[in-house]
Amino acid sequence: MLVTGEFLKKYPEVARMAQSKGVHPRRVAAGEISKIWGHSGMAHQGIALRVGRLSGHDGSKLRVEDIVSAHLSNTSTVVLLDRVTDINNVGAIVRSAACFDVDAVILPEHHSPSESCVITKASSGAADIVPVVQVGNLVKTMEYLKQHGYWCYGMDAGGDKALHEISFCERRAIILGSEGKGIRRLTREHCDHLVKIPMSARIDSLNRSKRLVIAIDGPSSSGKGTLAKELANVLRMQHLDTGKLYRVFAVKFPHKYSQARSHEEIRLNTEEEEEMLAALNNDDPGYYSEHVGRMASILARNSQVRSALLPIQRQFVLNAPQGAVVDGRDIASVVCPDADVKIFVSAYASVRARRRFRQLCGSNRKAMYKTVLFHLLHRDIRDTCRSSAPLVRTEDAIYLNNSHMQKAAALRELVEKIKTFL
Ligand SMILES: Nc1ncnc2c1ncn2[C@@H]1O[C@H](COP(=O)(O)OP(=O)(O)O)[C@@H](O)[C@H]1O
Ligand SMILES: Nc1ccn([C@@H]2O[C@H](COP(=O)(O)OP(=O)(O)O)[C@@H](O)[C@H]2O)c(=O)n1
Repeated sequence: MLVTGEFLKKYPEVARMAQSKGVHPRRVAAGEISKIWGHSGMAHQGIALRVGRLSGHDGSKLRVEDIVSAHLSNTSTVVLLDRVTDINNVGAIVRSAACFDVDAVILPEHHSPSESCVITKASSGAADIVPVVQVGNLVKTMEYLKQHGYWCYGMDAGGDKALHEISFCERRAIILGSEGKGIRRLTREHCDHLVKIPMSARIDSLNRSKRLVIAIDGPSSSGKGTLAKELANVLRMQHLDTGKLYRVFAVKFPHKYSQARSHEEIRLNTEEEEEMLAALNNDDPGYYSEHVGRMASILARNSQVRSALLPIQRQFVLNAPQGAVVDGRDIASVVCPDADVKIFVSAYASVRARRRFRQLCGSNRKAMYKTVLFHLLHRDIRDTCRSSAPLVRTEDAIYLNNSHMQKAAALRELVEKIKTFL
């Protein structure tokens, strides 16, 4: 067992359990675990364990014939991937296949990631549940499947039937195409049906499994939270409002902040972290008050507070199966520096103050425009001038000044830009 120091610090009980079973964890740097995958971009959680073969995996290569003969008299679903090259996409498809009781995922030997620990990792272990079978020729495999009673359904944006109009036969092969090009011509010609998934008019090509991380930063009341929530909705991803996390911390753990002011390290145990994550779904208006916002903005200057909240944010992103839209101040620069898409949302201070003023009036809180503007400018100064993770616009971020845009127009513009990353 290889573990990183950070993992050991966070989960000492795992080391104790391993030792009680005669396994002695060896402490290594995170990079050493990355090397095992042979894939530098692969995220891991700081632990790797060498295991024997799972029962039922005898080491010989599975063949399509084995899958077909194991399901001769039953309903059967197999998924064929036509040159899906991104390992994370293959992993996500195998994971979904495990949820939908698929009998096998079949991919061509060439032009696909080879089955290895990388697929197992990318599928979060689902490759141990659903057999991944490699074949020499996909079209011949489709012909073989047809001879054994399977109907072939190709998923294609230009398909003649919508998914809900199809009544699937009991034995079916679902064919998914590659990331950019879709299903190849010959494969398409061998499908019995081409099926499309109708999309929302707002986004007409949703990549079925590409996991995306979208980082959105911007000053107070620029509209980043509104855009982040809408984007997550349109792209069916999870949304993390990191400002809310700072607000929750300010409400729940003010005593820890006093400790941090004397430069003591802040520790949050697993229960406290879970309490914070649960509060993210709590819409109690108390969290959104100006007073709590101000407290959050003051304690967010403290580097101990930021260090304590950083792993919670990163873990949230790691755990989001379809990826996440994360909004805040230091997302592109600190929390997710490797995000696939980085966005910086801004608007003039007077516009932002007017928006916040309207928001406060709408929620029946007493507000004066001048006071709102005053607090907002102070918040801008605290956010941009603090030494720890200040608000910055990174060079690779898409810039959107939405001062003169309605919410829907701003969203449409971002969706258009993001489409190029899908
Ligand atoms: N383009 C826009 N036009 C008008 N009002 C907006 C726009 N974008 C956001 N708002 C409103 O401004 C307020 C602050 O937006 P919010 O998304 O919470 O900002 P942030 O997350 O950047 O602090 C909300 O009441 C929101 O409905
Ligand atoms: N990633 C983040 C998110 C919020 N914050 C701070 O936390 C405060 C509350 O976040 P918010 O997004 O709810 O606040 P406002 O948009 O109301 O300013 C902000 O004023 C920031 O100072 C931060 O420092 N870093």
